[in-house]
Amino acid sequence: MKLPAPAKLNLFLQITGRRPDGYHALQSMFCVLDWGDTISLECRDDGAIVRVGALPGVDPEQDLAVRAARLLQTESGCRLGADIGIEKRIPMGGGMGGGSSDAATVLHGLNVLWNLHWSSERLATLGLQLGADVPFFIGGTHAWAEGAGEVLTPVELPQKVFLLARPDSHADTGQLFADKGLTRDSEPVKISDFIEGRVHGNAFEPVLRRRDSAVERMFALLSAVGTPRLTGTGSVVFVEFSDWDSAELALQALPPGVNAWLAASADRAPLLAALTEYN
Ligand SMILES: C[C@@](CO)(OP(=O)(O)O)[C@H](O)COP(=O)(O)OP(=O)(O)OC[C@H]1O[C@@H](n2ccc(N)nc2=O)[C@H](O)[C@@H]1O
Ligand SMILES: Nc1ncnc2c1ncn2[C@@H]1O[C@H](COP(=O)(O)OP(=O)(O)O)[C@@H](O)[C@H]1O
Repeated sequence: MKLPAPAKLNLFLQITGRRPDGYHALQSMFCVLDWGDTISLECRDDGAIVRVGALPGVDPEQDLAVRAARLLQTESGCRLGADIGIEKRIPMGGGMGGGSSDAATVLHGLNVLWNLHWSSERLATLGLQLGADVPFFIGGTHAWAEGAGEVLTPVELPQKVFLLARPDSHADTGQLFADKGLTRDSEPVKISDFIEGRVHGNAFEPVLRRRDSAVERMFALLSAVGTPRLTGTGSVVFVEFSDWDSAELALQALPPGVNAWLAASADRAPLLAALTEYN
């Protein structure tokens, strides 16, 4: 079985408070991209969960894809195992949700391969144990997120093309949430405030630009072609375009050596569409 694990962008992100468990309450517009990792899954009769192939920097025991498979196996009592392959494209620690998306794709895929018939809601509840973004990737569509990111309202968004650029840095999500300069008391807004263009921005942007000179330099560089924004807790920076041609022109205008590429928003949920082939 070969399935997409799409990347995401946060088109808007603000923090409205802190919950008793220390997690932050946020509001964010999550956009699914038509681009990301590819996961291959093969059923094993011996019950072992094996990551096939190397993923530099991620020990198999720490890999969210492997942990997702183990969690589902334990919670479902399934005796089958799986070989898991990951074709990695999503930059790690970029705020594009790669690890969470890999985990969500494994949960959906093994649900089919192991004949478990779990609902998406049940997979999302399980996935939340692995990371705040996993329920969004289980849902598979663009969504407005609240709570710690797991209270989701699916939304339709106009098709866009994004120029994405990766500064030479790795943002630590936990450290950024702990930064004293982070604005944590924004007034809650409605989905319509975002859709109608009344709110924009990302609470982590000023924090990361101050902490990380490579991110600050990338903002300066991309300002020449549009309005750069940060996704998640960074460090990937993106500029939005309404069509592929203008995005391509902007990409060509960047100086050589910048780690930049293009990706479009998904017009339908890539993972859910691929799963229909196997159901
Ligand atoms: C803020 C977002 C927006 O997409 O950033 P990115 O990770 O994508 O950059 C995510 O929701 C992040 O989700 P994820 O990266 O899965 O975070 P987790 O592993 O669940 O949490 C890492 C750490 O961040 C802090 N954390 C995370 C989410 C949240 N709503 N409040 C928090 O305070 C906690 O200290 C937690 O221990
Ligand atoms: N399958 C995986 N893919 C990517 N990162 C993973 C994976 N499993 C565990 N990780 C760990 O999660 C960290 C965050 O990676 P990722 O999810 O790509 O970024 P972000 O949370 O910034 O969107 C990585 O630095 C890595 O140590």
